Parts: sequence; structure tokens; C-alpha cells
Amino acid sequence: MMQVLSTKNGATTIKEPSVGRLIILTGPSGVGKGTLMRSLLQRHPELYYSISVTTRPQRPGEIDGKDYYFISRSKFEQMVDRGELLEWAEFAGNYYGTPREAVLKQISSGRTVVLEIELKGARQIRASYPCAISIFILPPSLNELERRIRNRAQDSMEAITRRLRCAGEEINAAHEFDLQIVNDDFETALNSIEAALFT
Ligand SMILES: Nc1nc2c(ncn2[C@@H]2O[C@H](COP(=O)(O)OP(=O)(O)O)[C@@H](O)[C@H]2O)c(=O)[nH]1
Ligand SMILES: Nc1ncnc2c1ncn2[C@@H]1O[C@H](COP(=O)(O)OP(=O)(O)O)[C@@H](O)[C@H]1O
Repeated sequence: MMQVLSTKNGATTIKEPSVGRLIILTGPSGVGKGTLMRSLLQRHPELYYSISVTTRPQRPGEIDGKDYYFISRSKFEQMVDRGELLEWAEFAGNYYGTPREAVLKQISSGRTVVLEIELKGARQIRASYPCAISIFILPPSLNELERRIRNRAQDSMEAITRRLRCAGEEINAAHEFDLQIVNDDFETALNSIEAALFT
């Protein structure tokens, strides 16, 4: 890393240019990761949210290039083969991945990057970027998780069942991450994430 000379009040110091941090937000589907992430980004627009690629069908109201890049399976496989993904995983029958180049570019320019990803991808990032700060979001209970997924009314019955089937295994892995935050009261959970990132 190149060093930078900075002069202040006549004194010259050598500074390391800062490299941005990598933050992982993970937890079971329906726990509220997306909602927490949107609020976090509203409060802190300086954070860079990595937009994932996915082969999942677009939901009503989702915007291509904002919520996800919706791509075909063959395009996804091509990105994997070319090493264009920082991590990727199959979840509930679809592929999801983090585009590598944008994330690395933002980190090297000093910006903090936030990934909202599922368990297998979060494990890959922890293995390849041990400095990443990882936060696992827990539901207050499995019943409440199911209620949230069903109330969201965005997925087919089959997709809901698949998501709930993964939830137990995901929750059992919560201890692998740096921090566990229960998303019961929304504001409390959001404040805990903020405290972890900014204090
Ligand atoms: N590994 C990985 N998981 C992702 C990525 N993008 C999203 N996910 C996760 O994939 C899971 C399913 O996402 P989605 O289909 O949007 O469903 P939802 O979380 O139930 O709204 C969630 O746990 C997301 O956090 C990614 O780039 N990589
Ligand atoms: N603390 C909370 N209390 C009650 N409902 C919540 C809370 N946080 C999120 N939700 C609701 O739960 C549902 C799932 O949230 P979402 O952000 O889509 O989850 P995820 O991205 O983890 O799949 C949404 O309808 C959201 O409004």
C-alpha cells in the first residue's frame, strides 16, 4: 500500500490511505435483513450496498439493477467460470452471487461495503476475508419468522416452504459470526447494527 504525505500546521506526517471495511449481514430468509439494510442505507448513504446477481424470478415491485441484477442460469454460470463472483451459493433452488469487481473497487477506494447474503456465501467471505465484520440476524422465534415470511406474501407456497426448511440450519450457525442481533423490536435491532459499525 502506498504511503501518503500530509502536511498540517507545518508538521508533515505519513498516513496510510484508508481501506474500506467489509460488512456481512446474514440470517434466515424473512428475518428482516432487507428491511434493516434499507433503513441502514437511508441513515448512512456513505455505505456501499453490493447489488447481487441472482437467477431468482423478479418479484413484483423489485427493480433490476437496484434490488438485484436478474440474470439467466447460463449467464450466472459464465460469471462463476470467469471468476467474476466474490462468493456465490444456491439457495432455495436459485443462484445468488456477489459481483467481485465493484466490491473490491469500493473497498480499495476507502468505502465501507455491506453484503446481505445467506449462510454459505457468508462462510465463504469469512474464509477469504477474515477481517470482514459479520453480523447474524436472529428472529425472536421460528413462529415469528414463519409469520413474517407468510405476511410478506412475496413468495409461492413452495418457495416459502423451502425458505423455512433452510432456517433451522442457518440459525444453528449463528455462533460462527462476530455478532448476533435479534430482530424483535426493529429500532432496537437497527440501533445495535449501527453501534457495531460506527462505535
Ligand atoms: N450467497 C449469497 N446470498 C445472497 C446474495 N444475495 C442475496 N442472498 C441471500 O439469498 C437469500 C434469498 O434471497 P431472496 O430470494 O431475495 O429472499 P428473501 O431474503 O427471502 O427476501 C437471502 O438470505 C439473501 O440474503 C448473494 O449475492 N450471495
Ligand atoms: N422487527 C420486525 N418486526 C416485525 N416485522 C418485521 C421486522 N423486521 C422486518 N419485518 C417484516 O418481516 C418481513 C420480512 O422482512 P425482509 O426484510 O424481507 O426479510 P429478509 O430480507 O431477511 O428475507 C417484511 O414484511 C418486513 O416488513
